[in-house]
Amino acid sequence: MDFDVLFIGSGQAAWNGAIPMSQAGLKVGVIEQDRFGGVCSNYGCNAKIILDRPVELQRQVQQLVGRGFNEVPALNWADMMAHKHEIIDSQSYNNENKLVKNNVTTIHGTATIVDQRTVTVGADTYTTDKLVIATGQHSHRLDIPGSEFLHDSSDFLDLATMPKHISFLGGGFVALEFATIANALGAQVDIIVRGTQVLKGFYQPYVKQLVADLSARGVRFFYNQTIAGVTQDADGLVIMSEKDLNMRTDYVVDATGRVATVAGFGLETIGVTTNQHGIVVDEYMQTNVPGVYATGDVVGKRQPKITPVAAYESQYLAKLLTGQTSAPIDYPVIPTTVFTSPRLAQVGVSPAEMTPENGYYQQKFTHVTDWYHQVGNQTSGELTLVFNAEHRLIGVVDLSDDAPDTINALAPYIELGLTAEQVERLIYIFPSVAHRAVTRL
Ligand SMILES: Cc1cc2nc3c(=O)[nH]c(=O)nc-3n(C[C@H](O)[C@H](O)[C@H](O)COP(=O)(O)OP(=O)(O)OC[C@H]3O[C@@H](n4cnc5c(N)ncnc54)[C@H](O)[C@@H]3O)c2cc1C
Ligand SMILES: NC(=O)c1ccc[n+]([C@@H]2O[C@H](COP(=O)([O-])OP(=O)(O)OC[C@H]3O[C@@H](n4cnc5c(N)ncnc54)[C@H](O)[C@@H]3O)[C@@H](O)[C@H]2O)c1
Repeated sequence: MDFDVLFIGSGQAAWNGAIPMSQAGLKVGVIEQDRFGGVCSNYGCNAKIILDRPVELQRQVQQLVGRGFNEVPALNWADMMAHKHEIIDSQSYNNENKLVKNNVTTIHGTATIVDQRTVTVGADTYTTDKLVIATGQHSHRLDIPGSEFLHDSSDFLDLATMPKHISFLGGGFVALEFATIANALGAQVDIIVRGTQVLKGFYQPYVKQLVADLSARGVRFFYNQTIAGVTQDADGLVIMSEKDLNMRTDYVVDATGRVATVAGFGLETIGVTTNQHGIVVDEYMQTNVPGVYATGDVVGKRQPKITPVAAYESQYLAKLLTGQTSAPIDYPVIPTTVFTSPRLAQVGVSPAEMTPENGYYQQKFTHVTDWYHQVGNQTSGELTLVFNAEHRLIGVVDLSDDAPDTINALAPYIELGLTAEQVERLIYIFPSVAHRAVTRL
């Protein structure tokens, strides 16, 4: 055998496991057809957060005009994009180098599975004892007339100039985060959704506040619009819905989700079972084909398709395949955030899940009157804590500039179920987001 473990894909779902496996003495290979490090590193989280940073800061300065700042600094997209390239362009090399330094064999090209122990890349054939499918997801593309005029998240994250008018189809993470960025850069922004809600997985009363905030800044929301097609003429693009929408725009981002990359590289040949969300795995991340595993975004489970989950699954697999555990995977509570301004973040049980039967109760705090949020003159936002009948914290949702830090501070209380004695042992820096968050308990 060439390898003990061979990964197809080099993203978070691969390298987080590949490195510890190799460090434990296994012969490990990673095949990548694009840039090493996958979507998060090259086309997702990292690029997005670099472009978002000036937007986030501008918003914070805006809130302090007349309270220390005289004016709001203008954003310069060309410089922001240059900064993105400065950081991201070397990521693929760095990611591959990290694998190489840890004795992981890196292979460039598209993998094709021949059988459950054999993979080809071009003219080369590799054999392996265990195969891990970590091929992630790719952008969904609406099947409509004019789909050739649609762009995806990677295109947006590489825009040389910000269009004057930009329209997002879909109301999920990508649409709301990128709309926030484009709006701050002065574009006219539309969010066009099929249903009646955006950010469906998030606590809707807070989503409504977020939508009101974006609307007040000029973002237009169009609901109940199923897109019929997009046409192009000399003046630009026109989006038409099956109902009454007929909108002229300059740039359209199809943000209608991402689909698991499961086709065209031999999964069918070996009979791996998939569902509508991706590859079906058991509680050991193994597919129905013995010795073939899957991790990360490509997995057909309900867990959020985000980087920390991909990393967690990959690290679990490393422990399993190096004999450090024989237990099934056990997911902790998983926080999620949408990086809008303000941020919306949540973890654990949502206030929407409270019923008289389960005895859950909530405590709400408005940030508008809270001294800590007044430091930055945050003009909106709320925090809700959810407790169970035994007064244990089981859920948090926060809408504020600091929401991810609030959630990071409180998630351990939910996951570890800390006792009063343990909590008393913890001292947090004062003043800080974490300190403010835990004093709410
Ligand atoms: C715009 C955007 C923003 C995001 N922002 C965040 C965020 O802020 N926070 C967060 O937690 N998550 C975020 N995510 C999600 C995060 O990027 C993913 O959850 C994460 O990248 C999943 O890692 P993965 O390793 O499972 O898959 P990927 O990173 O998609 O890696 C899969 C790799 O497999 C390769 N591949 C596929 N098929 C083959 C083949 N046959 N042969 C060889 N190679 C192959 C692909 O080229 C790819 O590099 C974002 C995603 C997007 C699109
Ligand atoms: N902050 C983060 O953690 C972050 C940021 C960006 C992306 N991501 C990851 O990337 C994934 C993709 O993000 P996304 O925003 O593209 O997807 P999403 O699943 O969050 O949202 C997709 C949107 O498109 C709509 N939609 C789906 N099919 C449609 C159709 N046929 N016609 C019209 N509308 C349709 C959905 O109702 C939803 O509003 C996310 O699920 C998440 O896993 C995470």
